[in-house]
Amino acid sequence: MIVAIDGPSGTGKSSTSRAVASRLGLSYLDTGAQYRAITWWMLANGVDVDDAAAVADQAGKPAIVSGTDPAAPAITVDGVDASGPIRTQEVTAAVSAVSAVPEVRTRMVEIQRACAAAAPAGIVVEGRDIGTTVLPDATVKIYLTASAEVRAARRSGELKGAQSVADTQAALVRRDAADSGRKTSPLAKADDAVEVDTSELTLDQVVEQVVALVGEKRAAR
Ligand SMILES: Nc1ncnc2c1ncn2[C@@H]1O[C@H](COP(=O)(O)OP(=O)(O)OP(=O)(O)O)[C@@H](O)[C@H]1O
Ligand SMILES: Nc1ccn([C@H]2C[C@H](O)[C@@H](COP(=O)(O)O)O2)c(=O)n1
Repeated sequence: MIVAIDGPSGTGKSSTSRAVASRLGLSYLDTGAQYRAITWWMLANGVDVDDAAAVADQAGKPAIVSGTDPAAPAITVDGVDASGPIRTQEVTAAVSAVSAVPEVRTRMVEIQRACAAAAPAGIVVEGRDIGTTVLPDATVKIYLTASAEVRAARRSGELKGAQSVADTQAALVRRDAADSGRKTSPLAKADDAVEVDTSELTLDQVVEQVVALVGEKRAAR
């Protein structure tokens, strides 16, 4: 059972994926955390993240390991816990440039497919290109959306006023444009993905919809 959950920033991919994985006894993989981890490593090692050739040259160096327990998502870089540092504004501002580099994507996709293959009961994998590129044969594909206003309000709640809602919204929209506009496996809905607009739904309602879709697929097999 492979569940692919894609969509723009702040649509609820992580919250939904973790809850669905917990409910169904599946593993969970946050691929955005992996792109953040390699970005953090590039910044920490003085690599110019706007120089695609320099990023490509270093892409094979960091060892990135993701935990797949939905109750305790974990990520290490060269054996160091990176779960805090990958969430800084500095990393968020640089991650789209690093993740657009084809050599970075090749490396991450390899790690992601290995995680999925190793999951004992199946896995929920969230990202931007899971249904289109990483796991095109996923059993269930979901594409989450929500209005930019709703996403910015949700994110601002998390940031506790560190950034205005307008600035948060502008940053989300900028990141989505970069992620959708890159050449290599851009953010996109797979043709066979089910689109769920979460703007007017609670997290529980979204989780129920995804669990129901998985149940339908299981019953049909
Ligand atoms: N349906 C929902 N209703 C209300 N709030 C939600 C809903 N889904 C998620 N949230 C909240 O919105 C915020 C963003 O959710 P989450 O981190 O899951 O999104 P994401 O798509 O994984 O974001 P990113 O792509 O930036 O990692 C969180 O604070 C989360 O609690
Ligand atoms: N499959 C993926 C997952 C993520 N990215 C890039 C693009 C995002 O802006 C960034 C951070 O992801 P988030 O933590 O916000 O989910 O990582 C990607 O290119 N492909």
